[in-house]
Amino acid sequence: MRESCGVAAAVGLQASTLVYRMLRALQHRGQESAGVSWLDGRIQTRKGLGLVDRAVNISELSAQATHAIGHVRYSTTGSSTLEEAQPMDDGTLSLAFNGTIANYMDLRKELNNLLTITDTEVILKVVSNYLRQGYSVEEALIKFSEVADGGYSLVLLNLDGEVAAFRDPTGFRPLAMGMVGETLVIASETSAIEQVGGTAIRDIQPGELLILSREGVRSFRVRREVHTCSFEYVYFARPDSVIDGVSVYEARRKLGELLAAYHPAPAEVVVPVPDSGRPVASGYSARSGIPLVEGLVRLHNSLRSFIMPSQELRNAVALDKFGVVKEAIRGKKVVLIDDSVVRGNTLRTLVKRVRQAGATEVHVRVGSPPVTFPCYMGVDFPTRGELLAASMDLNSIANYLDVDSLDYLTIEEMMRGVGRRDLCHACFSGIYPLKGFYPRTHVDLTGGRGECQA
Ligand SMILES: O=P(O)(O)OC[C@H]1O[C@H](OP(=O)(O)OP(=O)(O)O)[C@H](O)[C@@H]1O
Ligand SMILES: NC(=O)CC[C@H](N)C(=O)O
Ligand code: SF4
Ligand SMILES: [Mg+2]
Repeated sequence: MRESCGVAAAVGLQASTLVYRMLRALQHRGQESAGVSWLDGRIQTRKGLGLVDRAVNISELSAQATHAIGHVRYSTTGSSTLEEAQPMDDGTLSLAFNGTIANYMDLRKELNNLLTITDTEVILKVVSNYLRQGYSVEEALIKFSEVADGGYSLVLLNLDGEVAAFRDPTGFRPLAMGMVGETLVIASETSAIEQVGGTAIRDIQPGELLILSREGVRSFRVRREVHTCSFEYVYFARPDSVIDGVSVYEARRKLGELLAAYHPAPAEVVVPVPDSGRPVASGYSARSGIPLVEGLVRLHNSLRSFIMPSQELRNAVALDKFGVVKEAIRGKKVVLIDDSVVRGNTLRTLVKRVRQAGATEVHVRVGSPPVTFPCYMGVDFPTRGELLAASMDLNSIANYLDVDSLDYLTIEEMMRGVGRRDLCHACFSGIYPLKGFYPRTHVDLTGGRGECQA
């Protein structure tokens, strides 16, 4: 699956280099393209394909600019081209956006001269149309929130030296604010702020819009109904991030503890599937008393398989991503712990290799419920057809993965593990906290990329 993008912004000294460094710390949220925009009388944008280091040449960034925003992308709409990379800038505004606008195809019908098929360009046009009609940035963004459905955490830079940061009223995606010295910063995750030597001050609240300028910060609120993405806790976010006061690491540990308590496995060793499965496995081991062994090694230069833009690439990454420590596994009954199973690419590959390494039994326990429904709020499982659990029951999946036993957490257990009840669980339950009704129509948000059919 593909993860949610990452956004960052800074107002103050070294704004563009701080944004660049925060993007590197958010690389796990998007690995297709990256970019930085800053203000130096006009809006300048540098972006490219690939990881941050490759996409943006740090020596081209302005050392003087005091206003900057940036983005790492994994596409949920459109495709993986340079034109669709972010930030998207029209000369007066630059936008970096994490999420998906579920009704963007409808909004698109009202707009002219679009150059891409992304939801991002639709946001940019809608907001700049409101600005042209004389609305202020805050009014334009609040009006946008009234017509938009879906999940969005976004940052926006304008020519007046204002940076807006907006977390949608449902709070699907995280967004935090902090300080690095005297510079105000915004990032998708608290860990990115801390990574660059800053202090994460607080989450931007669901439905909260901040306008940052040299004069300080203004905050506006729109009516909210919170359903933060449970998948951020399960897989997406870094374990050293804290979202809405809940530590991602502690949530994953607890998911593992509940998995051990309610879904035990007759194993002699617990083997984490790196990377995101690791805290879950450590919780599982602690609760079950079964020792944890690092039987799988994740290659240092590997990418995240879920966030690759095609099935071919996802498979290739899953195949090349791991080494197997035979000495830790040989002759043992193994329980593999992963945070999630989406298409089954990772586990199908790994079960085979763990058996080849001499495991006598291979059990699998998963720190989330079966993913059975598409997401329209910023994570790329756009159609049911590609989701393993959408068409197979537990036994069929166990056969497909060739495991001795398989089990998942329930939705109730997942919410207990995270310690929040105000979570979105639509991809597990089919209950969508959206204004409109998209699921049954299986709208194709890939804009015809066509790799996955409902
Ligand atoms: O069932 P699948 O379709 O294979 O998808 C699920 C896998 O993808 C994710 O890992 P990913 O490789 O993206 O990143 P990670 O290294 O952070 O775990 C997730 O942690 C699972 O391991
Ligand atoms: N993962 C994301 O947040 C994607 C942002 C936006 N929908 C895009 O496709 O570029
Ligand atoms: S459907 Fe799943 S991935 Fe999408 S926002 Fe809800 S919990 Fe997150
Ligand atoms: Mg993984």
